Amino acid sequence: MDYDVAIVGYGPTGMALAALLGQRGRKVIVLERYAGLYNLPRAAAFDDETMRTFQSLGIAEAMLPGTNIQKGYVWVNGQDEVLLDIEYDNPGRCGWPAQYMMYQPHLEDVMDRKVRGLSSVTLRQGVKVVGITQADDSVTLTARADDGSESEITARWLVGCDGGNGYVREHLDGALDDYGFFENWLVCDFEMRHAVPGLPSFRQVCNPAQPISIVNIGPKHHRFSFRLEAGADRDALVKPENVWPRVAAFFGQNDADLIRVANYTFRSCVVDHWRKGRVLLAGDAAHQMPPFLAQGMVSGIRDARNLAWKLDMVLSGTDAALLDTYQTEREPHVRFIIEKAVELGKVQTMRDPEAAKARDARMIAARKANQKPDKLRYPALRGGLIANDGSLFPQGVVSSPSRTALFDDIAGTGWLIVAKGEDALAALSEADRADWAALGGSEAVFGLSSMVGAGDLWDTGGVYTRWFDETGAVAAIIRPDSHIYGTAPQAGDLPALLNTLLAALGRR
Ligand SMILES: O=C(O)/C=C/c1cccc(O)c1
Repeated sequence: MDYDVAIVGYGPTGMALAALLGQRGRKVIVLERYAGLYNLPRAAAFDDETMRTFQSLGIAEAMLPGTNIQKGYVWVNGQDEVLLDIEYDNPGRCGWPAQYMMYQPHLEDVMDRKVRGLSSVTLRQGVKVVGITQADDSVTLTARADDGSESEITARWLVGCDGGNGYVREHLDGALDDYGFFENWLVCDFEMRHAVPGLPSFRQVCNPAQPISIVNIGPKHHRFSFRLEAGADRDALVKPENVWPRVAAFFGQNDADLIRVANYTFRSCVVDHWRKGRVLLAGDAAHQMPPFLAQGMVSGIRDARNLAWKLDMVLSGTDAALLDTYQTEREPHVRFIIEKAVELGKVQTMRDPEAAKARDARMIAARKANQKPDKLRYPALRGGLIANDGSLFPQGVVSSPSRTALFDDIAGTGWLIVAKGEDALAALSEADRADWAALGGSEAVFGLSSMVGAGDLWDTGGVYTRWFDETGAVAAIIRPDSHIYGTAPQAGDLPALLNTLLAALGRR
């Protein structure tokens, strides 16, 4: 066997998966058909959950020079009246600002450096996968190099992160559930020569005559996207001389360089099966969504985070059925986001002037009445390897005897029991503790309501006092991807919760 895992595709999903597996010491090969990194922006933003994944890889700080914190989310109408103005949380649930606007080549550079620094990961760029055959205990890929030479690579598992038109999705031959939301947009990216006064960092211009999205994409770049009519002359529209007049109200050629113009069709679809035998799909290979919530890239990184520890456990001997929990957990989450993004996109890009007028009147009246829109919360994971919770365990600032830092940096990101005082662990037997240790589990014990039996962790930022109060739990089991497997309302409930987990993992 050459490798534990072969990854096809070296975009953000493939990079994240390679880094997460490589960090666990897994022998990984990544095959990418392009010879170098793409080097042009595609995604515009990422969220605090993604930053937490970068934190687990030790690359969160390195991302910052390519980002700007996004303070809010704003819609205006054709008359520049504000329809919607939402402030993003800072910090968000994962301990970082809720949204970062980013320059994707910077993000990919940082991830690429991380991957190249991992001795168990091999990266082969400029090779195309042209064959996949599965056996009972392995999968063999045929890779064709630029010079036409072919080689065979054998791995225990293969993950296709090669996008919506990639070879691996085609090989799996799944049916596509298409939401039927196709839109054509002209996406224009600029490198700014200097700061331009009055240039909004973020605006969705809901003008029925011409919907526009204005998005800062990192410290030196800006994106303008224009919704196109069905019969638009695409060849003419992408010509720079036709792009500049579109942004003339904001800046001109002395202020910025046009670095990319793409005619892009937003798609919204989900593949029906994400695993066939030893082959899995992740990122755009499994699902595609329009950009209205900026969740496309981050959904792929969520896939990688969900899959990495499961592959790691299966490679260590856990039953491969664990990998079926991947789609069970991720698909409803992704569908929720796709459906929200489509719904939002339809309202934002209304073309009927009368319907748009009614929308504006409704939204302006709501603002005047001080009715704030509900903050969008993504759903907890359900089914799969979840007992009774599935939401993301929050991250805040905590203190140990030796330092004050974000929770994951102190408690780690393996299997974890979080407890409100030592008493919450009192019902665990010696056998429970031994089986938990054999799983690689550890404990984080707070002293919140009592100093008697307090652990060595203090809730410096106040996040966990609130969390224990709100959930009514005294303990919780947290998975390696920071999702809550389950909570125990009483100390006496913890052994049963642990038993359910260990049984599900075939350890009891
Ligand atoms: O490109 C778009 O249309 C939207 C991007 C977007 C949406 C929400 C938050 C962001 O930071 C970017």
